[in-house]
Amino acid sequence: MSTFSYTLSARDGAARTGVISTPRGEIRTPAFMPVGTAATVKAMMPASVRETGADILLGNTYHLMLRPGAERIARLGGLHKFMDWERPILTDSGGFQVMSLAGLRKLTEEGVTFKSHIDGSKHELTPERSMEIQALLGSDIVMCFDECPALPAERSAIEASMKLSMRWAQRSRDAFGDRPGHALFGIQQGGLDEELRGQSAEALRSIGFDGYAVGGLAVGEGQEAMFGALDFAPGQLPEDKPRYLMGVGKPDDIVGAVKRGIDMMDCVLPSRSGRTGQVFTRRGVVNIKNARHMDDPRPLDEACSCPACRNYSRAYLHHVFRSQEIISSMLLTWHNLHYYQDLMAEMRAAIAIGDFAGFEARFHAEREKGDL
Ligand SMILES: Nc1ccc2nc(N)nc(O)c2c1
Ligand SMILES: [Zn+2]
Repeated sequence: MSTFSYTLSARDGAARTGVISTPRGEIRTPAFMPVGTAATVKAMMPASVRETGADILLGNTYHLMLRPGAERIARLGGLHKFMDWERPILTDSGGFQVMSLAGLRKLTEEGVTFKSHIDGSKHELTPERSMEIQALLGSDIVMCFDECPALPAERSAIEASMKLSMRWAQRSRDAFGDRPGHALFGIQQGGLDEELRGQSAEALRSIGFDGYAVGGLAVGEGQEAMFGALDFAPGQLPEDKPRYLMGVGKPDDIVGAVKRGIDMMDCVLPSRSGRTGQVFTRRGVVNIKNARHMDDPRPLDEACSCPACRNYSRAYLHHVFRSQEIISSMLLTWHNLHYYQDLMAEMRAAIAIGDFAGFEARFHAEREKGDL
């Protein structure tokens, strides 16, 4: 049984590139993880997700515990078999989704009780139950059960929340046990405060994890504040382990995060936007529902090799979006995920040859050209 390990292969300033080895395959970093919340990356077959270049995808404890249920998925052979994705899966631990989705929540030292947003049934999540659910799913990278405070908040509230999350991180570590080939990632909290985030990083380091996430960001603080926190937060975390920024982001957020030392990211944006007609290209966002595309014979992005750009015109994509045809979500999601993976591949290659600055200049220059 091979183990879980991270090899850092090159640096360029704070940016890094490397490989995470897992029993289910390798993850090239910097990596973007498509979100497969309900055991599917919406509108995509798993083989298509792989074709976009994804090495790993994300699942959600919160959604899967409510429907179809973690024990049911375990009885059916685990999440990989259930959704026909045999490569690595990272699962979020549920606390964040409870706070953003569930009703009637009650937070105590023990954990969180809440009512399902699906059918109103009552549930409880604790660090121990979250670890049990993620083990039942068969997750390769398990996230600690944490509490993510809504911003803005008083420093005292952020401090109290961070300290609760650190006690939950210890309980998560204790409950995770020893599972060779499976990883447990700690989650740094502390809002935008450098001292609190430093305390959180030290608490996590003393517990010891296989990787470290920067949590508590992408919660409405805006890009400038997020980059401000990323100017110090990744560097507070152990150098020899992967650093994962949760819930990010737009293409320029991702470039800025990699520049500041982030190795992994996940976001619903490319897949969700694929369903709402927002298309990411090298020159910025194209709203395909705009009438100006109605007669446009050009592909979305001349430089893209995805099926939407190889085989279809903007006019066709405009038509099927307007007609609410299912193929619209398929093609636009595929393109967006393909574009995100191309971006990651370009950054990995640029860091490997010490040209991240050149990549970054080209990335921003392209977006200035307009003519979307
Ligand atoms: N922006 C986000 C997104 C997901 C998160 N998940 C967890 N467990 N914790 C956080 O702080 C998150 C923040
Ligand atoms: Zn494309």
